[in-house]
Amino acid sequence: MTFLKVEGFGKSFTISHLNQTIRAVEQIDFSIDKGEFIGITGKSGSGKSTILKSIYRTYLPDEGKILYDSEEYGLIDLLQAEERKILYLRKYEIGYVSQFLNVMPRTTSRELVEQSVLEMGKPASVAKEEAEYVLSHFELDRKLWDTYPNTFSGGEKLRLNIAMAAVKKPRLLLLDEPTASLDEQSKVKVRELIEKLKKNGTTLAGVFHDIEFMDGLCDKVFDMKRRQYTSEGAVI
Ligand SMILES: Nc1ncnc2c1ncn2[C@@H]1O[C@H](COP(=O)(O)OP(=O)(O)OP(=O)(O)O)[C@@H](O)[C@H]1O
Repeated sequence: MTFLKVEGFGKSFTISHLNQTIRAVEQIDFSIDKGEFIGITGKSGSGKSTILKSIYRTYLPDEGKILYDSEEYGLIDLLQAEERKILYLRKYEIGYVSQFLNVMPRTTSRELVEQSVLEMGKPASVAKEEAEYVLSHFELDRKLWDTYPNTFSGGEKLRLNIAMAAVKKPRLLLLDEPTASLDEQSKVKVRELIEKLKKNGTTLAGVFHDIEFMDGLCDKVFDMKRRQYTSEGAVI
């Protein structure tokens, strides 16, 4: 059964100071089955991030539907859903990770990960245990656990970002270039975690410039240029 279906999707951006409209993406159709991991490839500016941000509803597209089979709401069009439903889905069902860390100031990395668990209604003892597990898994240095992430390196921020999303074990995880500033060892950790999440039933959609990273990990690769799934997965 289809878990996520993108239908006739299109998005334009208005640049008000230039009085111009940019057609960022058009006529995109694809679907993802439950438990699949799909990669999205295409040249820079082809609209890969725009699609992920629209699924997460950071962007509101002007054409099409994004049908998602929610545990709580059943089949729901993410583009039409009420704000409160989107907030619920972000809390319990859909995660989004990019290379940028955007978090509450003066909050330690441990507290941030615990917060992700607490907002799902789990007790503090579970939050503590699960936070420590993911922070260790991503090898975030223990001395950074109780410090604020504003001074972290790019790779450290990213590992924290992934830990905050992964600890929720989301049903759908959107990965927007999450490995962009990571070294090889950290990429291996991300790969391990993706494999683990997948094994536990998480459905994933990701944008990666690193084709080697996608190799053998993605079930299908959607090519923005051809507007279809390809088996080769080459970046055009
Ligand atoms: N908030 C925005 N306001 C205006 N234009 C935008 C906005 N977000 C994206 N765009 C434009 O939409 C197009 C698609 O951008 P998007 O970031 O989705 O591409 P991408 O394929 O992810 O690119 P890259 O691989 O370089 O990250 C680009 O031309 C971009 O400039």
